[in-house]
Amino acid sequence: MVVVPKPLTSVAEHQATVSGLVGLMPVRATPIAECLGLVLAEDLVAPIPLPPFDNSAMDGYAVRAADVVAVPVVLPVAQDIPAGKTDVAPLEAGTAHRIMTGAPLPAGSDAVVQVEHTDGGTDLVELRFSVPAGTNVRRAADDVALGATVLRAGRVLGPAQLALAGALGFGELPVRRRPRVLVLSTGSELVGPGEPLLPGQIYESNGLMLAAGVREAGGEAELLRFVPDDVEAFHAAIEPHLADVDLVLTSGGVSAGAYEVVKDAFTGRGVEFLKVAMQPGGPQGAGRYQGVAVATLPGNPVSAQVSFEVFVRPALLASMGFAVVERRSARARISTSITSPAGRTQFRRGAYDAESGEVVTPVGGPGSHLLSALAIANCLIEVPEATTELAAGDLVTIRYLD
Ligand SMILES: Nc1nc2c(c(=O)[nH]1)N[C@H]1C(S)=C(S)[C@@H](COP(=O)(O)OP(=O)(O)OC[C@H]3O[C@@H](n4cnc5c(N)ncnc54)[C@H](O)[C@@H]3O)O[C@H]1N2
Ligand code: MOO
Repeated sequence: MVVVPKPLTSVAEHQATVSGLVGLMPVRATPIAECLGLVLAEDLVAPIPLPPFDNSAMDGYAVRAADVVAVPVVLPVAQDIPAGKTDVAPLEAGTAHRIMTGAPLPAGSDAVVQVEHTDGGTDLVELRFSVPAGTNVRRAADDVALGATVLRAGRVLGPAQLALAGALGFGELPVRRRPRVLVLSTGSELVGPGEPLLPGQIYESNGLMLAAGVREAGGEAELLRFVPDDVEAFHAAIEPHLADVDLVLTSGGVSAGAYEVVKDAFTGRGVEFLKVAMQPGGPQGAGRYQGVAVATLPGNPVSAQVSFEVFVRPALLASMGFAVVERRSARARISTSITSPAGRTQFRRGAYDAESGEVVTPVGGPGSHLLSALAIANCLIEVPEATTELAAGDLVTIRYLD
């Protein structure tokens, strides 16, 4: 019998598959303190102007500019106006009100003399400098007009955007919620920290890495690190979580071995297993199990992390409404020659320093078990499918990992 190998799936095609499976998260009115890093789902319209009222830009004395033309001049201090005072009496001609930064300007005043330009008096004050009308006054709405669109849908909410929304009085914001991801590790060889390492065993690391990657991308991760290598036990472990998650993300157990629990548990149940034209990260799986999106990543640690970067991270970001889902990239000159398998996009780990002449240096070899090289790399070097050799000095695309 002649076995005709299935053609490899392109990186772009599998990216589209995983993103399509995860889809878009629903929009929720979310407490503003929980919105950092999320994407605004609707335009934000100002329900009040900013500042909401005319107020003082300085600690000093609210006056009529016309009363301080000839200086020095002594005026009675008729009122004290700390910030937050809500019942401010109008200013009578020929008087001053002591006023603090941010406090409402009394009706009738049109300027503030800063305290340093006075004797600081509390009953009477000597004003030593004249001020034109408008001096040290922050006018209502000079920042934001009532009804203005201050942030557009699609804007990522950072500290400044949250401050603006908070200043406008919003308690909740419409954002797409964080995707919830169940991260699973399988493998009889895996043990936890603190346990003795018997011959043939290794400490579990992929689950930690992938859960951290999910959280770094803005998602929520639930981590099951030691799911048994047994189909029934695997189903029993994930069953209670399926109603609460948007994606089941596994690593390991998908290649050609005799004990491939992930493959066995999902085959014929909505998940397709395939080979993608990339290295590392060739063996992939994707589909829906009981209605929930599933992405199965290969078990070698570097393969799992590169697969996460290329397929899962963009899908999670897209699901939250990010317009830009790719990492920053740059062109760089590679410092040494490397080879790459024909017909596969190779992602090598690199150290890139833009300040030292835009040179990228491969760290570690191509082996997908080389976790220490991954841990010190700051980028992936992307070698296109058609390229099998690069000479020192050749231009390559790098994708930042931070
Ligand atoms: N005959 C073939 N063998 C392999 C092929 C192939 O095409 N034919 N593909 C190779 C490639 S490429 C990869 S990648 C791996 C993928 O294998 P699996 O996804 O089935 O992963 P495992 O066999 O379960 O594990 C691979 C490797 O990674 C370690 N591992 C797994 N999970 C964890 C974890 N949670 N923490 C730390 N390390 C983990 C595991 O111990 C193995 O060393 O298959 C190749 N083989
Ligand atoms: O594709 Mo495997 O993911 O090279 O190590």
